[in-house]
Amino acid sequence: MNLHIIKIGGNVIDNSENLHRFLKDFAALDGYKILVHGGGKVATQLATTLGIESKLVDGRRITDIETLRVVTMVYAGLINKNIVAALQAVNCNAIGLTGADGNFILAKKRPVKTIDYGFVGDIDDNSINPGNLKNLLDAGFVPVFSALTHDGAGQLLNTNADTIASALAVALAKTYQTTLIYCFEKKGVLQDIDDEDSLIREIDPERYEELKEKQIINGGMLPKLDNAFTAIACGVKAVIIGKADELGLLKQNHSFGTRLSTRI
Ligand SMILES: Nc1ncnc2c1ncn2[C@@H]1O[C@H](COP(=O)(O)OP(=O)(O)OP(=O)(O)O)[C@@H](O)[C@H]1O
Repeated sequence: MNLHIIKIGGNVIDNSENLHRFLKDFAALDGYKILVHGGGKVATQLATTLGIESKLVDGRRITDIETLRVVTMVYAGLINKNIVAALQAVNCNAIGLTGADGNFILAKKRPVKTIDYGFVGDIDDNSINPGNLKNLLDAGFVPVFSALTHDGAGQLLNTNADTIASALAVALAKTYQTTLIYCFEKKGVLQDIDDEDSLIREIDPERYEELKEKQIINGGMLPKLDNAFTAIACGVKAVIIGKADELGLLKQNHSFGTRLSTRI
């Protein structure tokens, strides 16, 4: 059985028209599917309104207890429930979850080294508890995960959504023909970040090294590709990085986004 695990980036969530178009295409995909989302920008906006300063180091949010309250409200509440309601409106039986629900994703609070990230969770090979997740999929539900996990001792943890998506894909690849898709606002990995016509259709590890060296890819794209190559090495059938707006191409069997391959 095919399983699509799709992560949507913050810029997609921010644009209501794009989000709804994406959700319609997501709902139309055949087979089992899981959606993963973050929502950093909305969290920053709410934090500002509440007079809480947002601190980011290398794109990662420092999550003190007040910030954890904000991301819980925004990720697991506002964004997750709006996505679930929008999916229900297009006949997709979505169920909104954090990693704490059903004990699906256990994480460890990141240890303090040079930086104290606060209530940030790291996931490892044993974090995903796939048993009940399979039951949920078999029962016809479409899980929608926000970027929150728990430590098993009562503590919620803010956890990177890209990493959650790849960990879910790896854990479920043993059971399903799993495709992991990172959807964001661009057509995929671009040779020139300002030119949507410069899409790179396929990247193997050798090309990845070259693109890093030439600084053609940087920022958030680097951990995304690291996660993607890990997923492929661990048995995930395919990883695609593409534009949320174009997800419909996949259903029509058209070429979509950048595909990662292990071919050298
Ligand atoms: N060569 C490249 N092609 C496309 N995007 C690139 C490239 N190099 C760097 N990027 C950056 O990577 C970003 C996408 O990754 P990033 O994780 O930051 O965002 P996201 O997937 O929208 O996730 P989130 O909002 O959850 O953090 C793009 O917005 C773009 O600025």
